[in-house]
Formats: sequence, C-alpha cells, structure tokens
Amino acid sequence: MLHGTEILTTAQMRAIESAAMASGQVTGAELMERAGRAVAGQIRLRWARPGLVAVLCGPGNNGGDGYVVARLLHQAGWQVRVLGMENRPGPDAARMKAEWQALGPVLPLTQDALRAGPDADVYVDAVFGTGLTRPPEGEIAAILDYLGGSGGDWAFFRERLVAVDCPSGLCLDSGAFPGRPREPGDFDLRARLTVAFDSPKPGHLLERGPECCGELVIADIGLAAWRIRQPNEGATPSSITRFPAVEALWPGFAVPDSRRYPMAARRQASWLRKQEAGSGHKFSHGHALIVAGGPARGGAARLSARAALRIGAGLVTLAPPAEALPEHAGPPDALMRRGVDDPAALRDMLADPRVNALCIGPGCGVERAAALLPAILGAGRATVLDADALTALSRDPGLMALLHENCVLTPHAGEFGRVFPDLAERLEHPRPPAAGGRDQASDPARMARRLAELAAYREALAKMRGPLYSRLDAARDAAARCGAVVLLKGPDTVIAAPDGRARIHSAFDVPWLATAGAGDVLAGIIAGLLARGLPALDAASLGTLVHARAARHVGPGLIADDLPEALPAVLRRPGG
Ligand SMILES: NC(=O)C1=CN([C@@H]2O[C@H](COP(=O)(O)OP(=O)(O)OC[C@H]3O[C@@H](n4cnc5c(N)ncnc54)[C@H](OP(=O)(O)O)[C@@H]3O)[C@@H](O)[C@H]2O)[C@@H](O)CC1
Ligand SMILES: Nc1ncnc2c1ncn2[C@@H]1O[C@H](COP(=O)(O)OP(=O)(O)O)[C@@H](O)[C@H]1O
Ligand SMILES: [K+]
Repeated sequence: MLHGTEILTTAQMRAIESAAMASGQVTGAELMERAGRAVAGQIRLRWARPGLVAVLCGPGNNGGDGYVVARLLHQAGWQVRVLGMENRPGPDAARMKAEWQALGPVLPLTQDALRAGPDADVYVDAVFGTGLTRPPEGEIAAILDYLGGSGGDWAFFRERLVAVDCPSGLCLDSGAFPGRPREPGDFDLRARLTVAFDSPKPGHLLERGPECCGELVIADIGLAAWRIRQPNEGATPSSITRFPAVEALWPGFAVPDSRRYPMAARRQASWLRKQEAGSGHKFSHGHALIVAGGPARGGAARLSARAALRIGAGLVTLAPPAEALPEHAGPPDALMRRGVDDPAALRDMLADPRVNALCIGPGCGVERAAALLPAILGAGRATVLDADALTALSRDPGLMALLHENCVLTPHAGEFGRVFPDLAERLEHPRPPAAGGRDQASDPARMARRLAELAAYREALAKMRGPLYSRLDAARDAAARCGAVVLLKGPDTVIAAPDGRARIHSAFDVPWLATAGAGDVLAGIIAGLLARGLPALDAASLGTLVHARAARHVGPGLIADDLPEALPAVLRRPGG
C-alpha cells in the first residue's frame, strides 16, 4: 500500500553528483551523456517515426544535456535544429556542444530564430534545470513566455514540449516560478513530458510542478551508489552526510523499480486488512473518540467517525454535547455515542486508558474546541486537530504549548495561515496588492496609489532568488516549531514531523477530492489509524494515501459521504 520514493532537493542532488564525480568512478560528461540518452530514448518511445525536433539549449549543464539529445536524435534519423545561448558553458556542456557542432550548427536562442523555422514535431526545453537561480529576463524570458502561452496557441507547444529535468523557469525546490505570481498564470511553461534524473525533486510535486511538468519520468543515470538510502532499504556506501528523508507517496509518475518500496507496501496492505497474527480482539485495534459539536453541526464529526470505523479502529465513540445526542441516533449502529458537555466529562471518559486516539475540530465550534483542548492535549494521547480546533489553537499560545509529538495538525492553506501566519506570509511573498474598487479609475489619488503598489509588487517579483521557500519548508518549519506532525492539505499535501522527516503526496489526478467534508473524512481516517497504533507521521501519511485512493476509486461526482464507503474497496485492492 505504501509506495514511497525518496525525493532530493536540488542541493542534495548536486551533492550526490559531486560525490559520484569525486569518486573517480564516473565523470560529469558520462552523467550528461546518460541524462541526454534518457531524454532521447523517451522521445523515441513516444514519437515512433523520426521527425523534426528543435532543441533549445541554455548556458549550463541543462543545455549540455540538450546537445546530447540533439546528437542522439540526429543519429536516429531525426532532422534537428539546435538553438543555443552564447554564454560560457562549463567543460562538460562545452564538450557536448562541440560534439554537436561537428554535426550541425547552433542557431542563436532568440524568438526570431525560433519563429523563423518550420513548426517542429518536438521542442526540447534544455534551457534551465536545477541551476536556475533567479527569474529569467530579457530575450530568454520572452522565449519562455512565447512557449508558455503568448504564442497564441499554447496547446501547440504543450503537446510537443519535452522538458529536460523541468520546464525552464520552474524552481525545482518549490514548484513555483521565480518572478511570477504563485497562482497559475497564462504564460507558465507547460510540458507534455518531463524527464528528470535519479530522483524526483520537491518542485516536481509541489504547487505548479505537476501541471507544468506533464508526464514525469524519472530516469536512472547510475547514481544509486551515492544516494542516501533509508536505513531499512539496505545501507549503501556514501560519503554524504545523512539528510532528513523526504518521500513522495503514490507518485503518479514513472520511477525506476529500484526507487520504490515494494516490501513496505505489502506489509502495509496486510496490516490494514487486519491479516496479521495476533490482531484478533476489537481492543487490539484501539478506541477512537471523535468530539462533535452542538445541535445542527454534527455532520462533519459523523463523517470523521464513520471513516475511523471503516479504516478499522476497534471502537469509535462520537462525543457531542448531551443536547445534540438525539441528532446522532441514525446509522451507523456500530458507532457508540456519549454526551460530553465539559472538560470534566471528557476527563472522565479519558480515565479509560483504552481510549487511545482522539479527533477534535470537525464541526466542533471554536469555543467548544478551546474549552476541551486543555483536557485533550493534557491527556497526552494520539490526537488529530482539524478545522475549529486549529482556529482555537491559533488564538491561544497556551494551547500551542500543550501540543506533543503524538498530535497531528491537519490545516488547509487558510488554517495554516491562521496558526502559522509568519510562515504563510513567507510562502506567499510577494503578495499581489488587493484589487482596487470599480470607482478607482475616477479617483486619481487612489489610482496613483494602486499603480505604485503594482510597481512595488513587480519589483519584488523580479528580486525573487531561488531556491524559493516551499510548502515543504513551511510544513517542516511548522512541525519543528509546534512539536507535532503537520499535514498541510492541498492537491500537493505535505506531511512533516518535528524531526525533519517529511512526505509529499500528490493528488493532482483527483481534483474532485476538493469537496466539502473531505477534510473531515481525512481527520477520521487518521484518527482510526492512530487508534490502531500507527505512529503519528505514518498515520498521517497512510491516511492521506488511503483517502486519495478512495477518491480515485469513486471518481468524479464524489461527495464526502462516499469516501468512508469506498474504503473497503480500497482495502481489498491495496496495490491498485
Ligand atoms: N551536475 C551533473 O553532473 C549533471 C547535471 N545534469 C543537468 O545539469 C542541470 C544543472 O546544470 P547547472 O547546474 O549547470 O544549471 P542549469 O540549470 O543548466 O542553469 C545554470 C546556468 O544558467 C544560468 N542561469 C540561472 N538562472 C538564470 C537566469 N534566470 N537567467 C539567465 N541565466 C541563468 C546560470 O548562470 P549563473 O546563475 O551562474 O549566472 C548558469 O549559467 C540539471 O538540471 C541537469 O539537466 C545532468 O546532466 C546530469 C548530470
Ligand atoms: N485540487 C485538489 N485536488 C485534490 N485534492 C485536493 C485538492 N484540493 C484539496 N484537496 C484535498 O481535499 C481535502 C479537502 O479538505 P478540506 O480543505 O479540509 O475540506 P473540508 O473542510 O471541506 O473538509 C484535503 O484532503 C485536501 O488535501
Ligand atoms: K529545462
């Protein structure tokens, strides 16, 4: 069930490449040849008949890969146009450029040269890769804009663009485009296919990455011996300091088999289905307590409770205030109900040590959450804090201080901004100025102010320097600060533990999961997994996987109520 792939930041990737080259066992030119060969191979897999290819080469090693692609496609019978930059390349890229120049010319990488040529079947984007340090500008920015959209018909390029490592301009640590607003933009460069090397980078999975990379293929270029492995994967020799591991979960992209975790997957599957020895009694699967809110607000907590039951918690109790109990009389009958009006009643319930996992927030009401949280957090049990509990947390630093490593916070971006405003601000920097009112144009002073704000914003965009602060950084910083697991929700969910371990889960293929109540179900699934004894980071990660798989199983038209009901099918086919 738990398919994972290690992710490397660009700095880690560079360190691994340097270590490989320093070992004397492989040269930079050999790595470049392998990288270019992988890209050329993927192109030939998809375009069976040789056609016309335009290869756009930048000033660094990404451009070097491009020259290799040009040479290999030429040898395979393709007609090749190469456009390159004048900048001084490094020795490996220079060598690859020279090898190409023995076969054909390098035209200047200008819009005029690009548009002067005939339409190509394939455009290879080898302008910038992991070495992007600042927003593209001048002629190169104009070309990337043209390819991204201003050519009028961006679908034309999108269907033909093959990116080497990433669409140029994308920051591979954050998935944002330095110099551009962080929201999707018309000129963002979108590829049909991206071929990246050794391991996915955070930017392939976060923010704009998944949409702009298109199909993502991770090519093995022989760096496995220098990569840092998980201890349980079998240690490999390495001269590099151990990095906190970041993993991609259920990657929707092709990775070499050696980069997956199939054994872990099988163990997770049998554990989830309760097929392991000694898992016979209901109490051996824990008891989850789901706190519910007052009258007319019980639906959210009921969704959580249903999900906790379906994921296999031995017992689940729903705890609304006593006056709301009648609302919860309907199914499922498997659910227990108990009125909890105040902290004393809650402490009374928690006197039973078998109640080993709690969930508070969905439909709870901020006041009730604030009143109950000291008793909940003081009990030291595994706890999911969602929705209203997060708002209560944001209003009271005293509550923040009670968080512990068995807590899982599940904020979406808005809630994250409430609990960790400074981190959210770093993520959003620079923030576009608020739109002016309709009557702004008739007020010269307001108009002037707005123009000044826009100019300052554009200036701040131009000053952006990579690597940009990412959702991965934000979730890690938040987890380290509060001492709990933080699960930052979105199509690119990031799950981080206080010790720096982190996981990224991509759900770009299930946009219908963004529906009211889906978060309540996720909180319940995680609470159920905590009740079953999983540590907080694993419960949050596995819960996120299972949740998205349930959405995938149901398909478009999904409502949150469908998610718990889809869990049995997901558990039946854990590998699918
Ligand atoms: N290392 C290896 O062994 C392997 C690496 N491989 C490949 O190398 C790629 C990384 O190569 P890289 O480090 O040379 O960086 P790359 O992305 O080509 O760009 C750097 C150049 O662009 C420039 N530049 C940056 N931003 C700019 C801007 N906004 N506007 C204008 N210029 C800008 C920057 O200039 P500078 O910032 O120094 O002024 C520098 O000249 C990686 O993605 C993979 O494809 C594979 O072959 C496998 C083996
Ligand atoms: N565009 C998207 N594609 C896929 N999943 C998404 C998308 N946006 C949000 N999600 C996921 O959907 C769920 C929504 O949760 P949340 O925002 O808390 O909604 P609610 O409060 O209505 O329950 C989360 O699991 C989140 O990761
Ligand atoms: K590129």
